[in-house]
Amino acid sequence: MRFISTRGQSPALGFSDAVATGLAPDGGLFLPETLPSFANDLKRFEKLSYPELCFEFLKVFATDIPQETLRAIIAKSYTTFSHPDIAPLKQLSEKLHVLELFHGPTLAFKDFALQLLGNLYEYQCRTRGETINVLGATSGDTGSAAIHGLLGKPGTAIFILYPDGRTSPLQERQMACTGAANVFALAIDGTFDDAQNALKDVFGDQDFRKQFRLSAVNSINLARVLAQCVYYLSAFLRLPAAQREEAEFVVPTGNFGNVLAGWMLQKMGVPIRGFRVATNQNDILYRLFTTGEYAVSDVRASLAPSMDIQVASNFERFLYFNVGRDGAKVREVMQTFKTTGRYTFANFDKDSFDASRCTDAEIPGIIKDVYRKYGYIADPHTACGFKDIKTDRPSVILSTASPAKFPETIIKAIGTEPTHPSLEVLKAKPLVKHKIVADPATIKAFIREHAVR
Ligand SMILES: Cc1ncc(COP(=O)(O)O)c(C=O)c1O
Ligand SMILES: N[C@@H](CCOP(=O)(O)O)C(=O)O
Repeated sequence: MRFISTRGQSPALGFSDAVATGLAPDGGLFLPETLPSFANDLKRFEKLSYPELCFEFLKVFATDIPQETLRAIIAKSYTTFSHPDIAPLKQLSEKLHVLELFHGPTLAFKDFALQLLGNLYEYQCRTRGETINVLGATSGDTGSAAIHGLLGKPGTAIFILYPDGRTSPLQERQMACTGAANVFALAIDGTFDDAQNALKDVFGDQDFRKQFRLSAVNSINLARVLAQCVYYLSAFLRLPAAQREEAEFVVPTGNFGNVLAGWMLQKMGVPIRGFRVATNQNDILYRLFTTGEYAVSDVRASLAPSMDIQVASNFERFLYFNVGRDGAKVREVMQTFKTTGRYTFANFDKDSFDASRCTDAEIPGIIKDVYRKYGYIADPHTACGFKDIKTDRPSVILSTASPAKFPETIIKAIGTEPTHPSLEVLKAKPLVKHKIVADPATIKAFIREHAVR
């Protein structure tokens, strides 16, 4: 299968090249040239284990990787998960389900794609005899998951930009206490949006990119989105048959990568009823889906820090489908948005989407309520999904992180400290971070000095 850019000005690439490239050279995001349909495969998929399901799904896209190699890469990627179901679906009441996505090594949903991406990079380094330098931006979870996907992988170095003081302390420790020589935690003054902007500028320098074989671990990388489709498919197949086509998937949302994966799966013939985009107080996507206006405002630090994002990268992929797959129109909208900070949409696929927003004032109360009603501890991001939950129709709330990553908020809400052994170990380790200005020239200079060659 070939992959094309949303901006229509880069040549189509095969899977491995699109993954290695990350952001398309024209600044767009890669998407499959055509979306396959899985509508007739669902019965066959029902009995598969998570890794087998992932293989059956990804083999349709990763056609340039020998199938047995792909199968082995996938199997290896999910051995690091601590739950036998990998993505367990827990039923809290007759119609309310939670899809737990935090049983990977860094206790957040990012592990699903980033364990796999780390192993894909390793495979590429080995087969192409090349090194790879990875650059990412994080509001907390992508950074740690990407680092743990690449930890100890020869031929790789990883540079992660994050907003200093705006992640949870344990998220920072997951990035900055690895002791690994190929890991660089780069703390910037500013927000996640500042980090993501600087990152896109660095990727915009084609010569630099080529020279250092720079690749992306954020959900601008198409492998991230495709790997994330699989847990929607798994949850859909595990729902009681009578609820499957009725259930709404409720997705705590920031950069729009998670919910986009579910929506793309729906476009590939899996009859998911719809999605709720659940934002925190950084509510640009809530405003978009309720008013049609996409208008940026300031990023405000919140109790759900990984969702402290305004400009959502993956919105561009959604846009592409909504403007008739017209790269010129995507360029026009993105340019208008870049220069004015807003764009008003006349029409787009609002039918599949509902939206909710949850303020900091509400999060502790929701955690307390959910605990009282269901005995379930939701992390602050997942708590945003529990806002406005409808009990008259089936819902699947995506639980995107372990509460143990955010003990301060959980203690405040229910008086209990959630812990996890992997996080306890980190508390005694030395923290190594590099303070850096979030401007492209400084970041490039840092990479030049520390890159693997
Ligand atoms: C715990 C958690 N929940 C939700 C999100 C939002 O996901 P997305 O950015 O894919 O919308 C993130 C970060 O992306 C996260 O780390
Ligand atoms: N919430 C994310 C922000 C980056 O999103 P990504 O899905 O594009 O990597 C984080 O935790 O870093």
